[in-house]
Amino acid sequence: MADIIVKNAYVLTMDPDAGDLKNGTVVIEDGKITEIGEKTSESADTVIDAKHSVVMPGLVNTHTHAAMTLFRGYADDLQLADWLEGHIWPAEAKLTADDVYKGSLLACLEMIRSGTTSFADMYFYMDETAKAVEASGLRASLCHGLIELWNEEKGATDLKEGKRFVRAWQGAADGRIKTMYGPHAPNTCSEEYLAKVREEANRDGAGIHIHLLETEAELLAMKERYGKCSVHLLEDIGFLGPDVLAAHCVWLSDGDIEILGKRGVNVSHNVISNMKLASGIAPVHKMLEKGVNVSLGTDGCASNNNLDLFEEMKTAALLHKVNTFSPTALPARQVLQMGTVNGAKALGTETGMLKVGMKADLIVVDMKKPHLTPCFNVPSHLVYSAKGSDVRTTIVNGKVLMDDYKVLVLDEQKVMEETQKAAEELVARVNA
Ligand SMILES: CSC[C@H]1O[C@@H](n2cnc3c(O)ncnc32)[C@H](O)[C@@H]1O
Ligand SMILES: [Zn+2]
Repeated sequence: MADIIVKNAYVLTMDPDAGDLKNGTVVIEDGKITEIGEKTSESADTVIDAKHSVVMPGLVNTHTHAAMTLFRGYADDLQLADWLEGHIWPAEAKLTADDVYKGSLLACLEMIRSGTTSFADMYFYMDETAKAVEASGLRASLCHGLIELWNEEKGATDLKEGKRFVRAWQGAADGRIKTMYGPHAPNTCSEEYLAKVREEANRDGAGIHIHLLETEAELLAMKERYGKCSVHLLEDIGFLGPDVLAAHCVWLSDGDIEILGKRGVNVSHNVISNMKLASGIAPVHKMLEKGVNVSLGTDGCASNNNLDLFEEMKTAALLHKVNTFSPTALPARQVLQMGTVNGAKALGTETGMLKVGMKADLIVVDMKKPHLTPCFNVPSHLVYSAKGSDVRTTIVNGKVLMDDYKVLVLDEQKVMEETQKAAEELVARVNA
């Protein structure tokens, strides 16, 4: 007997070797997909009737700072340097571990509701984010953020904590948690420090998550300091590889794109954050042309201001069409691939596709809505018309986290009330 059967669904597999099923069934056992077909002879403990719905792989958010839900709407309409150094960092200096737990739990709740089944996160007090992931049932790749700022003592303390975190949580929560190293950016960490982080990551077999060429200011600062841009610096110290997840990558030259492609670096495109902070437009079409694995991220809620990857997919598709004057740029299926398959590749998880043997991370999207009627083309609807709030069921590792719009794993009211209170108290401490 299987654990879960999802039946009567449009099955969007995202598997390049298999097509979609207009009316199909997905069978789940022991956390994995065991069968996909038109019908099944299996029976199951839980049967989900997905009539008028699409079942698809869960979305993968490859760059966020979950606890920053606490700063949703806190410092809007500012340039990155002013936003970060003038507002966010002073507020983060007053954060407590408990704040990070509450902010992260709220983020998990928002992600479950909007169809994200795994995410990559870099922040402080990461034990708390890991505990929130454990409690919520989501999957995540987590790292403690390392901001050396040319202060040797701070760098060493951060790296020690980063290493402790990597070793403490690798494979935790039934394998749903992976750990990485998280040097903040090439303009906030020295060349020597970045080389040291690379060494430690090699020693632990862990990947590296870093912000990379997000702003023109970073590019200019790097050229002035080193006479070369961030990508060339990282290439020269042997930092780049397929275990690197680079967020943003807005200010890339064609030569940088060649290097990222050659080294198999994974790029998280955070289109809404880049637009809101006016950082620029990442050359996504060029990266895809050169075979770079580009996925999607929201960044934190202080620069987005939500964690809805459906919004991210639509915005990415639209921005790159207008930017290239080509309505055929980033078509719906390619954007869906960035949100699922490419994200899973970036995090190194056996997810992102509905395929027998893959981990059962999937979502059911309700298509019986006014804004989704009529429906001629399911992938187009998912990218251009659907919203995170159309997700009715979320399953991770074969466990139902939300069933027909009811979140089963968290007390939703309590999470919202407690985070609201924590955020108010935090802001009061900042303003005191
Ligand atoms: C080292 S922990 C993460 C650190 O990064 C800050 N942050 C959030 N969003 C961005 C962004 O878009 N660019 C650079 N840094 C960002 C966050 O506030 C933490 O301090
Ligand atoms: Zn970020």
